[in-house]
Amino acid sequence: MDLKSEKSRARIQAKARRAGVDNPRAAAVGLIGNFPAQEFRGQVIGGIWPLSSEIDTRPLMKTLSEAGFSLALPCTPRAGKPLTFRTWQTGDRLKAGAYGTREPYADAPIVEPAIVLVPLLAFTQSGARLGYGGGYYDRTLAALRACNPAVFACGVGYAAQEAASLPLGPHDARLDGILTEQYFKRVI
Ligand SMILES: Nc1nc2c(c(=O)[nH]1)N(C=O)[C@@H](CNc1ccc(C(=O)N[C@@H](CCC(=O)O)C(=O)O)cc1)CN2
Ligand SMILES: Nc1ncnc2c1ncn2[C@@H]1O[C@H](COP(=O)(O)OP(=O)(O)OP(=O)(O)O)[C@@H](O)[C@H]1O
Repeated sequence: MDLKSEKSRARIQAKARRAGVDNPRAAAVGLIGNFPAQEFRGQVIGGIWPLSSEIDTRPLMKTLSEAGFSLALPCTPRAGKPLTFRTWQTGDRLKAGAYGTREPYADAPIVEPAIVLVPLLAFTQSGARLGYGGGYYDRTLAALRACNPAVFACGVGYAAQEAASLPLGPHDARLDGILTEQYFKRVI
């Protein structure tokens, strides 16, 4: 099977696993306790405003914002271009973006996060990731890492989104860590 078909098949399996999660509210709170906030203090964190049945990252972002962390959220350009990040604090208004996303208004300054929370459909323990197929995070991490090789890509999802292996192409960006409702792990 070619890579595109293998990825489509893996996406269908991953969506089914994610939709079967029991207690999404408890999981959202679990992210707060597992996030290694002290290690990341002082760095801009690129956050996630969740879509559909993704794990709810809003309680984590509210907690970080109230604790004084600098946060940003992605703005989605047309297909084929990397995301840009604009500053955001809890309570700031958001506008509708592409694919049902919510994003900061254009008057919020653009920043380059050093820590990027990365949404995913599936991940492996070795840092492979499957997204929706837009290639947005692959392009964005490549662009950010070209300027700052120390950028830390932290995949965020339910522990149940782990896959034993995933089909990978040449552009697929690796995760440096994984945050779930059960653990935070650095990829070694
Ligand atoms: N929460 C979140 N924000 C994000 C992303 C993401 O995956 N999750 N993105 C990641 O690139 C970017 C937006 N790009 C996207 C590209 C495609 C689809 C997409 O195909 N969505 C499916 C819905 C899937 C579902 O129901 O879970 C669709 O529209 O069919 C979504 C976002 C930036 N912001
Ligand atoms: N850095 C890049 N430069 C050029 N093309 C890229 C780059 N990254 C990804 N692509 C292309 O984008 C398309 C979608 O990539 P892929 O299927 O890996 O998306 P994904 O990682 O699942 O989605 P996303 O990152 O948006 O969540 C592919 O055709 C891929 O070749």
